[in-house]
Amino acid sequence: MFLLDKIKDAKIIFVVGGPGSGKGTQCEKVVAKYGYTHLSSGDLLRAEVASGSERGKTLQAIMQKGELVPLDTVLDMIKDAMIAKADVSKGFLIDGYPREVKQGEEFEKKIGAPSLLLYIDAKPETMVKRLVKRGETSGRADDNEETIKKRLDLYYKATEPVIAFYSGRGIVRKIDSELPVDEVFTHVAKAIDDLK
Ligand SMILES: Nc1ncnc2c1ncn2[C@@H]1O[C@H](COP(=O)(O)OP(=O)(O)O)[C@@H](O)[C@H]1O
Ligand SMILES: Nc1ncnc2c1ncn2[C@H]1C[C@H](O)[C@@H](COP(=O)(O)OP(=O)(O)O)O1
Ligand SMILES: [Mg+2]
Repeated sequence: MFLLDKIKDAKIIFVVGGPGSGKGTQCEKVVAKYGYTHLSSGDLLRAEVASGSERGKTLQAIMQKGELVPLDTVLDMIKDAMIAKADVSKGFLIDGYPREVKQGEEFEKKIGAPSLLLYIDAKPETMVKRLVKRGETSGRADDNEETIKKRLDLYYKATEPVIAFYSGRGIVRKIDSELPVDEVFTHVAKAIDDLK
């Protein structure tokens, strides 16, 4: 069996939401409860930056400005990471991807279709507040007020259309991420349970 055929048996969940909306926080809890594989595009890119490679240096410059890295780079990283887990994973949480409709289309051509899109929704004021706070300890080059504003703008411009695109398919579950973490998770878990 080809590796990509194995991935076809696993559930694919896109986790989409603005910067600081709580995607990573909820994904961690899904991993703990369901044992799904969590792949954050941002984490994969930051790992490449941390490796000190030439490619990492180019990526770092883009991310520091709050811009999107080239589609092929991030899709290849996600695909490789999925293949590495294909044997053991019954489900994949794809966190931070797609960031634009084109990314979703390419993912489906190369990997497969999502069964669910978790739309982690918080108000812009809430996201800014959380990111400024996260910036006190995250060490992330993009958790500063100037870059946060650019990331938010780009989210509304490029990423929100992704939600409309998948709404047409009936796979979007909107999650109110203004609530306390555990309450948000109750709704996330319900969306996943409804998949079965
Ligand atoms: N429901 C919530 N209520 C309060 N704070 C939250 C909530 N969800 C996440 N946070 C905090 O907000 C910040 C951003 O969350 P994170 O999961 O890193 O977001 P994302 O991955 O979407 O950028 C973190 O510091 C996290 O602890
Ligand atoms: N799917 C994707 N396409 C292009 N660039 C991406 C990407 N996912 C992440 N990046 C780059 C640009 C983002 O500003 C940066 C950080 O991403 P992230 O960790 O998902 O941040 P956040 O969820 O806090 O916005 O990495
Ligand atoms: Mg994150």
